[in-house]
Amino acid sequence: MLYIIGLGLGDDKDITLKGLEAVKKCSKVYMEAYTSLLSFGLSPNGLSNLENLYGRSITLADREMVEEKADEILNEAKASDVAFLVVGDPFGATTHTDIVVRAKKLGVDVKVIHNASVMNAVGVCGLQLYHYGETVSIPFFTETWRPDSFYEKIRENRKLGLHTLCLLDIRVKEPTIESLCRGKKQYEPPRFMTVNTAIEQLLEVEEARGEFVYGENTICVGFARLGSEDQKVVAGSMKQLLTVDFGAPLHCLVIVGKTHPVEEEMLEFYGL
Ligand SMILES: C[S@@+](CC[C@H](N)C(=O)[O-])C[C@H]1O[C@@H](n2cnc3c(N)ncnc32)[C@H](O)[C@@H]1O
Repeated sequence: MLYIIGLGLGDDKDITLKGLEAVKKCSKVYMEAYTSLLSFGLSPNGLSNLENLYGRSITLADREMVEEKADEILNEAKASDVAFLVVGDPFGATTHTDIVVRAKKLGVDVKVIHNASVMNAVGVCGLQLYHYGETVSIPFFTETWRPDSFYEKIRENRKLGLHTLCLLDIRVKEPTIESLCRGKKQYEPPRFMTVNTAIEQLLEVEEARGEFVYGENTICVGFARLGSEDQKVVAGSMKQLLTVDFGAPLHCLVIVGKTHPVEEEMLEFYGL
C-alpha cells in the first residue's frame, strides 16, 4: 500500500492522528521536499525531529528522485507499506496527482490522508475561498527567462472580480549552470521567493504589458509561514507591501478582487 500523507503547514505536530498511525506502520518513509517545506524543516535538525516522532528514518525525495525513481518507490509499495509524506495537503500541488496515476496503473493500492493546505489556510485573512479564480505560480526571473503567463490568468480573474492566489517559486537542489557544463552536478543554495520579489516581478510585467490589470495601488495580502506560531499576514497596496519584511519563508500573495463588506472588515484587521 502507498500511503500519501499530508503533514499540514506548521510543524511536526500538524500531522493527523490517522496520518501518524499510518506512518508508524510503514516499512519505508519518503518525504517530498521540493514543492513545499515545513518551516522547521529549514533547520538542520528538522528532519530528525520528525524521525523521532514517527520512530522511522525518512528518505528525502527531491524532484530528481520522484521523477526518476518513482517506479522504484511504487514497486516497494507493491510489496509492503510505504509512506510518501507531503507538506500541506497531497493535492495542494499538481505534481502528486501524477504519482497516484502511476501507482494505479501499476496496480499499487493508494490511500490518501488529507491535511490543511496553503490553498485553504489563506482563508485566515477573511477573503472568501469561494471568491478565488485560477491560482497562479510566479517563477524567479533570470536574465534570459522572464515568463509572464500568470498575467493573462490574473487579468481573467480580475475581470470576474475574483481574488488570485499567487504561489511563489521555491528552488531547491537546482544544478549550477557551470556544473551542468562540466557534467558533474553541483547545486545552488536553496532559494524561496519573498512577497517583495513577487510584487517587483508583477509590477515589471504590468509595466511591459501595459493593460492596467493591476498596479502599485492594487490591494493585496501577503502571507508568511502560514500555520506556524509566527505566521505573518499583512494587507495593503502593492506599493505598501513592498516595504514590509515578511521574514523567513514560505511566502505567498493574494491579489484582492471585488470585496464583500465582511471581507473588507476582516482585511482591516491586517492593514498596515
Ligand atoms: C505547491 S504549493 C503548496 C503545496 C502544499 N502541498 C500545500 O498543500 O500547501 C507551494 C507554495 O505554496 C506557498 N506556501 C506553502 N506553504 C506556505 C505557508 N506555510 N505559508 C505561506 N505560503 C506557503 C508558497 O508560495 C510555496 O511556494
